Amino acid sequence: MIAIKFVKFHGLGNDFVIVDALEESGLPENREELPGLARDVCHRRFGVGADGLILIKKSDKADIYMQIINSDGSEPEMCGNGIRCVAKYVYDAGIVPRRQIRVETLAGIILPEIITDDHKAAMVKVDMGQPGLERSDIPMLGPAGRVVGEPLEHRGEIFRVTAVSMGNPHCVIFVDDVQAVPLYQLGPELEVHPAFPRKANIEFVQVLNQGEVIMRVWERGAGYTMACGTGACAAGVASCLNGYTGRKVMVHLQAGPLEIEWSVNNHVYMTGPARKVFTGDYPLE
Ligand SMILES: N[C@H](CCC[C@H](N)C(=O)O)C(=O)O
Repeated sequence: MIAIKFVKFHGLGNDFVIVDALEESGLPENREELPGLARDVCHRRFGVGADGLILIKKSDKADIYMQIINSDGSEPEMCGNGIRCVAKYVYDAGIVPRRQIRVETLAGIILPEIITDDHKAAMVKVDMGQPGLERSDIPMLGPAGRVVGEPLEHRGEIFRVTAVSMGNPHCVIFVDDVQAVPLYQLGPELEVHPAFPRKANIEFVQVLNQGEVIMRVWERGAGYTMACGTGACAAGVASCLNGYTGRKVMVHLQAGPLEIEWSVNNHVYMTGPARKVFTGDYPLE
């Protein structure tokens, strides 16, 4: 029986099955089979259970290539919580013998750095690159320019949205009380709003003060998750763009905060935890 060795990680409860595909891993040769494998592995009852499947592969441009597949089988450009977990994995495994790691992704070369580390958990700071703020960057339909507090009509209701790309599309909506948002109704509806030709991650954000916000998220291709790293970056950038906070924002999620800084060099830095949970073998029929 062929089995795939995996390591289970999470970043503030956003959890991933990570497969080291640098050597023989039992993964299907045919890339077309990966979406189905991701759906099976990520299934909370019939599989291991995760928000996404992450494959670590060879890169000729960086230390490694990170391929992320959402639990619905779709392949996004980037994953912030996931890249912190990948950094910890490759550092612990000695695959990359230094704390500054270069990771090739569909969103470009992303730079995580291990800040502190013990055998189960690490704090990782990631240079997430520059945010995309033009409609064409998101992508989002409508006239050229930025989307900052713009009206978006949905079922007769007008939402004021701010759109940010972190390689993947984010739609940030500021609310008075995140707990009062009907996330399981609005999330899936706005995820597939026609204004977003490649769908969107939907973040609801409540501003606490000039340096802190609370975020709840409905992720494209994964649905409700406890945290979203690229989403927290988008929330930090959007909070600053709207004048609600400065450039440094503590984004509070259910299991803890992510520190976001949209630096004056236009790069977004995200600092947060990566925790190893267990290892296992996933049998292929
Ligand atoms: N669902 C996201 C990818 C995972 C992002 C999230 N888990 C993160 O930590 O950034 C998308 O389709 O764009």
